[in-house]
Amino acid sequence: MIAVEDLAVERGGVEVLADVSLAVEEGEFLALVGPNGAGKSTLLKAVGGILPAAAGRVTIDGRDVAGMSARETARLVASVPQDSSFDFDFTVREVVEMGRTPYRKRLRRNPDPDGPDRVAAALDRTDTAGFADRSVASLSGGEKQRVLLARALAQDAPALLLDEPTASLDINHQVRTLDLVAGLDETVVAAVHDLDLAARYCDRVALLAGGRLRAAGTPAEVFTADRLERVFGVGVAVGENPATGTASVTALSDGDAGERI
Ligand SMILES: Nc1ncnc2c1ncn2[C@@H]1O[C@H](COP(=O)(O)OP(=O)(O)OP(=O)(O)O)[C@@H](O)[C@H]1O
Repeated sequence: MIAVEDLAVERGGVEVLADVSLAVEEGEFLALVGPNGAGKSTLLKAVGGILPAAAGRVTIDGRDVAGMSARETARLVASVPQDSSFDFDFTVREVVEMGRTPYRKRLRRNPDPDGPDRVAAALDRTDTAGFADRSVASLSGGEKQRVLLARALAQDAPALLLDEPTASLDINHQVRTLDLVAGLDETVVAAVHDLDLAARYCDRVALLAGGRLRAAGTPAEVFTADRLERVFGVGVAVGENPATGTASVTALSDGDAGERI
């Protein structure tokens, strides 16, 4: 379980997140939504122990992330950042194997007996096994994103933090990835821009704007046209996707004459 209590985070000397309190239950899939610059990535980094809290605290399974070593944190939480570049020319398999680093003991003969199975399963589940021996540098943006998810899955941590996990994915891999993530036993927090996908796949959503939490609840509770218009500063129509039965959110441009539901 992830608990965020009265959290404030500063970046470049500016408070970019303030008074955020949020609890994510074990096994829950929570989406962080909100406009550009709202603080979604900042919150993910604070939960993952990458950015320190200026006030308040984050605990995972009751343990404060502030006091943990990198190795301890990596066993509790796996992060997929928004943009990753690789400085060296690793193969896909080598990158996924890096997810096992927190379990390797350097002086043991068989340092990580579960590693090969975990890596193979992660490659398989993310549809990346077919290019496991290729260099990551040669992959497309969406392929690379799936490899980073595979690395996080191989890490076998009870909590997963994903920053826009479907941003570069085609529609097939968007639903495959979210089907996979929604079916995980792990607790997942993901920054998601696509509100329709958030409504379809996530148990709850947390709406951030201006560094503050504006609403949290089920997608149906949070995604009201009034609230989304206020927060995003654009006309919004909220309807129901006829294929999935979940919320469908459309931003309206000045030229749209459509009825606001
Ligand atoms: N290193 C930094 N120094 C100063 N300000 C920063 C720094 N990094 C981020 N910020 C600011 O913090 C605020 C929150 O940024 P953050 O990246 O968390 O937003 P976000 O909700 O993830 O946005 P997006 O949807 O555009 O990815 C923004 O105003 C951003 O400009």
